[in-house]
Amino acid sequence: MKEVEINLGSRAYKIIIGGGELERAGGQVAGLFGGSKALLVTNPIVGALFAERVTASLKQAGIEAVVAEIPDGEEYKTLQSAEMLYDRAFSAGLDRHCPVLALGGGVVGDLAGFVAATYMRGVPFVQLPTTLLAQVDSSVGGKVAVNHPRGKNIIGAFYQPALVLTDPVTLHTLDNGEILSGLAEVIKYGIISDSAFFDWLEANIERVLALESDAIIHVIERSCLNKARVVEDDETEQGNRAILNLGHTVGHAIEAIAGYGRYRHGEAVSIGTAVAARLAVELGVLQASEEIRIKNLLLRTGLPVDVPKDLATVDMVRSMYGDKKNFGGQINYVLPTGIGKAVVYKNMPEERIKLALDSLRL
Ligand SMILES: NC(=O)c1ccc[n+]([C@@H]2O[C@H](COP(=O)([O-])OP(=O)(O)OC[C@H]3O[C@@H](n4cnc5c(N)ncnc54)[C@H](O)[C@@H]3O)[C@@H](O)[C@H]2O)c1
Ligand SMILES: O=C(O)C(=O)C[C@@H](O)[C@H](O)[C@H](O)COP(=O)(O)O
Ligand SMILES: [Zn+2]
Repeated sequence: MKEVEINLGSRAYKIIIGGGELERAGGQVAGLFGGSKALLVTNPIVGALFAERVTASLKQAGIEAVVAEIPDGEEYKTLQSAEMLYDRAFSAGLDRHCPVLALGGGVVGDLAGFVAATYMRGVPFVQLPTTLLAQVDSSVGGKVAVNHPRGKNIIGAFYQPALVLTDPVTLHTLDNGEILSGLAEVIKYGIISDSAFFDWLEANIERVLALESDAIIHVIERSCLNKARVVEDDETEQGNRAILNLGHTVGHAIEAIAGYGRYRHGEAVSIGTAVAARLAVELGVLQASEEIRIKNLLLRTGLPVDVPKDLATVDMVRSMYGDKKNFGGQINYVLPTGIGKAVVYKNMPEERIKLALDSLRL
């Protein structure tokens, strides 16, 4: 079992990583909050696989689980789904001491976290992430949100969980495409802040893809440590936290204009990372050899690096103007400046983005 601490003063919490954590959820939750009821948010796929072991553990600890399933898919990370969850919580008589538990991937985690942040002005929140992406990224750091048709995560909050229980055993039922999607965020940490981890990924990516237990646990722990250090310094993204957004300016534009659910989040981020590396070389802040290393690792992992032909450059750039990193109508852009280093480049000229997008068309 591994533990990563997120040091955020009164909002500090632990990420506990180990086989069997779902079965131990009841004891952990009871120890933190007391209370007799909890809202367990999941979806039909994850619920069928894992809800029973969580509800049984809660029951043993004297907590009744009120299970609420939202339909599966990014297209359900909406205010309408949140409203359904508020209804369920209210009808079940949940008060502001009853925790919300998110059992699933990033969609369930972001949505359940948004509900936890807003139901009765905030109730305790616990993440039980079951995808690689959620275990290495979305369950950590407190960004919770729902999508708007015109932009990803446009309606949201910063709301930290009180605990993250990560069971890597859950990854064995996950589709391979979802593993790759999570690896896009993993590679991101190597690029933005951890060159030794990037080197390790280059040497061990086959072991990771084969889900070798020690390699996967290393990936989860090292990713969480990297994210924790960035979030501790800048919890609400006033500055450097934005480096966690490498690849997301283009990634979010792809997700929004293709229609939520057509591209997995990590696939879109991978394409966005390739575009960011291209732009960085064009601007002279990244060496061409480093761009090649970044692209090669993404390709060896099995991730896409080409901009889809059917998504028009003009539509993508229009969507980027709605990005949350922007200021005063100007596009701020995360660029890698080496392996293990990144900056937020202010006021990126639109023409440069268009050229980079067009040079990476399929
Ligand atoms: N809050 C953050 O900091 C943050 C960070 C990164 C991504 N995100 C968000 O996370 C979302 C993407 O999350 P995701 O990649 O986990 O996608 P997801 O939640 O849609 O899960 C992917 C698929 O895997 C299924 N699934 C989940 N666990 C499973 C398991 N153990 N076995 C079998 N199937 C399982 C789900 O039902 C779904 O079909 C996006 O909305 C993205 O914006 C948020
Ligand atoms: O935690 C962060 O900060 C991130 O940027 C992590 C991203 O991987 C994640 O996709 C996040 O939800 C994007 O945030 P947004 O502010 O661009 O919506
Ligand atoms: Zn992301």
